[in-house]
Amino acid sequence: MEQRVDLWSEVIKSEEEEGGDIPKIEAVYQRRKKPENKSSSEAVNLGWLVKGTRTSSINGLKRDSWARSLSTRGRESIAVRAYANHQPQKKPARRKKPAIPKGKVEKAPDFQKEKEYFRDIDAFELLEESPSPNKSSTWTMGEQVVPEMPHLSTRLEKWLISKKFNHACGPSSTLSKIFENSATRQEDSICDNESSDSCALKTPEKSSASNTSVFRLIPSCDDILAAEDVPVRKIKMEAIDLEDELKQLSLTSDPISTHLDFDKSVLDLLSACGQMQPSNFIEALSKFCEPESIVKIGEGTYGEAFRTGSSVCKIVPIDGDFRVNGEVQKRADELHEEVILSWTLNQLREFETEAQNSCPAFIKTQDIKVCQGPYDPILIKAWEEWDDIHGSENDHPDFPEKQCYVMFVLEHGGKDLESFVLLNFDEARSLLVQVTAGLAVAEAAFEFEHRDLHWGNILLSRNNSCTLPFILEGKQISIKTFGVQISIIDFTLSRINTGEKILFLDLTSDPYLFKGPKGDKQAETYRKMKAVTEDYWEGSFARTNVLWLIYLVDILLTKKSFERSSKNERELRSLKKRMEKYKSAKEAVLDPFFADMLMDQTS
Ligand SMILES: Nc1ncnc2c1ncn2[C@@H]1O[C@H](COP(=O)(O)OP(=O)(O)OP(=O)(O)O)[C@@H](O)[C@H]1O
Repeated sequence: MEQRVDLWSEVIKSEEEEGGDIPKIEAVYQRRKKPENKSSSEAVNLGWLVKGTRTSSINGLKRDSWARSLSTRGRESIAVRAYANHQPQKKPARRKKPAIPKGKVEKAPDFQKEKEYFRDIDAFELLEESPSPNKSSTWTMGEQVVPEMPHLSTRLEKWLISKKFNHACGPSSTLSKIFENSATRQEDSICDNESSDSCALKTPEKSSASNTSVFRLIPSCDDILAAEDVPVRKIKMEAIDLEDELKQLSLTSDPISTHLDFDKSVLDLLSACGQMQPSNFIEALSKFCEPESIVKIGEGTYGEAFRTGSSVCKIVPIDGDFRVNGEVQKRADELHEEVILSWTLNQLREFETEAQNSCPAFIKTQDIKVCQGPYDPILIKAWEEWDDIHGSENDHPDFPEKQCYVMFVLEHGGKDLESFVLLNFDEARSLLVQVTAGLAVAEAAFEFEHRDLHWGNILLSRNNSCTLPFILEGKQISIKTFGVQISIIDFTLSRINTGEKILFLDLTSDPYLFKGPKGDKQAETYRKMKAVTEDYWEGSFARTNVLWLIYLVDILLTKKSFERSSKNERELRSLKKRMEKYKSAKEAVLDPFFADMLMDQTS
């Protein structure tokens, strides 16, 4: 073992001399034209519920709802380019070599040392100690399936193991270069062999992953996209968490699974989360707080929400073949889309100088991880304590060894509108203006429609802020908060155009959603959405956002009590009336009701 560590010291020393770094992942993708043609899409079978309107399931478990029993639904996506144009796609151009920055001389890489090292280290039979793949398989990245590169993952694992013994060492850029080099040899053939569709289907997350040094196994096709004359947006992703990977590659314990155990959809999901394999639950959670301090704070049909320090971890079991809370578990590919959606919305929080659309209205996603294993006893304890006080509607979390989950690490957004106590009319109108402006910004940026903005999906918290910055189509605005800040959560039903894909949930085959009680504001809103979209859920209908704004005004008038005058109530009622004619949140935000809460910063 000593000898191996020494060998690695040599490799790393040579890297240090070269001054290598793991580059930060920065994916680039582009916005394209709005789709023109209708496209039929297949509904995928999955049961679901809406918070506050819970369903009695086939299993007859704890949840109930207005009439919603298990029904079919599935998240859908359409590649924007393919959607807009059904013509056969042109072959993508070959990936060009990036220009060498001025003032820098490109050195021809010399991997002789590393090659010798790998020859040596192979002789050490390290395979027996490391969880390396031992059969041929495929390695996937994004939509593409890349034949496994000989010895590559073995080497990566060896490298990670070596890192484990050399904590002080920096990242191996040389090793990364070997991977990139190997990948480059495959790039041309991949880009040649794949239709341009596969590039068009590349998601922001996938492209970000393809930009990491460790994951750079296939071409990102960024060059091809960048060549087109359309605005470019960027998604920043965290680099692959090497510490996590090291923990997974323990020499003393058997890892739960290697990537060979997973199908493509899970590998895509892992890739979007910057992982090579699922994390251990408690290790992932302990990054955010002392595990003993974890407290459950809420639950949905699919997710259990725990407070972990200043963050909230929403844990969603996936891909299991048994029901949870009476529902079929979500599939990895569905969650993959929610991951993309979350990261896409996160971009709105970037207030760069050239930003055209920004706002803090959507909950900040801090991290997303795939985990595996049964619920940790600490989580079970937190779950049971919450159950004792609130009486959970969910099943006790008993999961098998192989169970996978997606863990969304979110900013703590406060309490939902249902339970938040609004003090006065100013707080109520600040809530309205923030939601309206937030939706307007997301509409402008991504044709976003939330489609499920009931009072459980708007969180509120109090802080000392007076105003919040928004940018709508290049215009900088300050919005009065009266000390209350909102965060919109739960994008399960949302529709978004990421610029490469349209992500939406096809509600056509979910008849029960539209069968809620007559007169119930939430149920009526789903029915109004159906009328507006005519069941063409992939289409862009910003009016659905206005329907939820009208619902929100109704809720404030009928379900929330706060200090208000009859003049205030009249103002709310006339706002509601005027909203009937708006086609989008972008139009609604110009309503005179909001005028004195929006301060134009550009004039
Ligand atoms: N970022 C957050 N900050 C504070 N609380 C949160 C946060 N995210 C979720 N919660 C709490 O957890 C609950 C469940 O979250 P969420 O609605 O996202 O789950 P879900 O399973 O998607 O729900 P649904 O049943 O609507 O599909 C919320 O109602 C809220 O109380």
